[in-house]
Amino acid sequence: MSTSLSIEKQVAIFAVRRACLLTSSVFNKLVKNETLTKEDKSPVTVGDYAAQAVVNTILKRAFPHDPIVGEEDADDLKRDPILTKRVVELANEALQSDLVLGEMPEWGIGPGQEKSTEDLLSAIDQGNHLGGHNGRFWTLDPIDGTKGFLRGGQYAVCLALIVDANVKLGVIGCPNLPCNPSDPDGEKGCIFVAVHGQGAQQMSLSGANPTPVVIPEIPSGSLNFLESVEAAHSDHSFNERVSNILSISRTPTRMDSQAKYCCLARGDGGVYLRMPTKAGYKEKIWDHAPGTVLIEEAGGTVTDSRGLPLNFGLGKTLGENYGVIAARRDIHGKVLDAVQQAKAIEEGEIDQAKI
Ligand SMILES: Nc1ncnc2c1ncn2[C@@H]1O[C@H](COP(=O)(O)O)[C@@H](O)[C@H]1OP(=O)(O)O
Ligand SMILES: [Mg+2]
Ligand SMILES: [Mg+2]
Ligand SMILES: [Mg+2]
Repeated sequence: MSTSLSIEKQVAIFAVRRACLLTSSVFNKLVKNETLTKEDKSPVTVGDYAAQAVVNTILKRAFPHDPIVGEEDADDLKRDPILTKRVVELANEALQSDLVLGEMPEWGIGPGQEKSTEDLLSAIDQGNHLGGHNGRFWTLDPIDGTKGFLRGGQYAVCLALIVDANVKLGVIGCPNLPCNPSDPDGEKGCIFVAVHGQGAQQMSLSGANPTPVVIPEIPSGSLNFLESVEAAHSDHSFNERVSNILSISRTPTRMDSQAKYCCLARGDGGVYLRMPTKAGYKEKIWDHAPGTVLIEEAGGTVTDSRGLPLNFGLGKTLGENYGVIAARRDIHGKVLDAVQQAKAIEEGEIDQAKI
């Protein structure tokens, strides 16, 4: 591993880019029976499986010794020969498209690199690492925000490299996100990249125009919350209470996926707040690792509601769920205080009338 992670960064960008092109093209062709429902009732589409097959194929060729913690496995898919055939078609199409400058055929990509069904199912299952505190591994969410993807909204292809529980590199591809927030109808599709200690960048899906990303100062009157569309994923009424404590009057921006972290990183919204809606759900490392390094490198802080950093060394999950708060470094403390005050009110420790 080079200390600058320049090779890892390039490979991760190319892998995420190919997966983004795949998911954008599959969306337009997706038909209803190309989606399965997982045991936890969440949806998974041929796009999720094919994107995981593509990214894992590239990672395993470029870094054969690196384990991968991926969201999906191929168990349900293997029981459905029609969906399997579709995933193989989609993954091969994405892997075999022409090489762009910097891509290497040794990564298993480019014309003529057709993979068998067995190769691709096994590539999906190579995301079976369990994570943990020691060593180096990748974590992948091939489509983060599958519900957003299905409704034509925001979703993201998310990849991170974790070394000894620290997130060293994060790449988030957002095929539906406008490149320029002040031109929402303009070009869509951008990739956000952050390397620990080296800053953050945004570039177009083609890799063009890489520009540094730094969270701008936002006057407190103009702050707003970035929150999930799904009311089951984060507690909207809690966010409203925190907004009131902070005298935030702007309505929250609701958006699926880690695109929220990307918007926060470029100042397109001021606070990411995700508090659990019910006991029992544990946040997954692939849902927060790329977003965390992006925010930290763009000048922000990410903690749970106790003010502690997220722990990426516990396995596939972040452990007991204390929520997630992300904001620019200088306002994070203020938001954390407001969250703790709102929690205390909720728990009945403070009489609301006294504050
Ligand atoms: N009860 C829940 N609480 C928090 N996050 C959840 C919950 N159920 C699913 N998720 C995850 O939230 C992520 C999307 O978040 P957002 O609401 O910010 O778009 C998905 O990765 C989804 O996981 P999954 O992929 O397993 O469905
Ligand atoms: Mg996800
Ligand atoms: Mg997913
Ligand atoms: Mg999912």
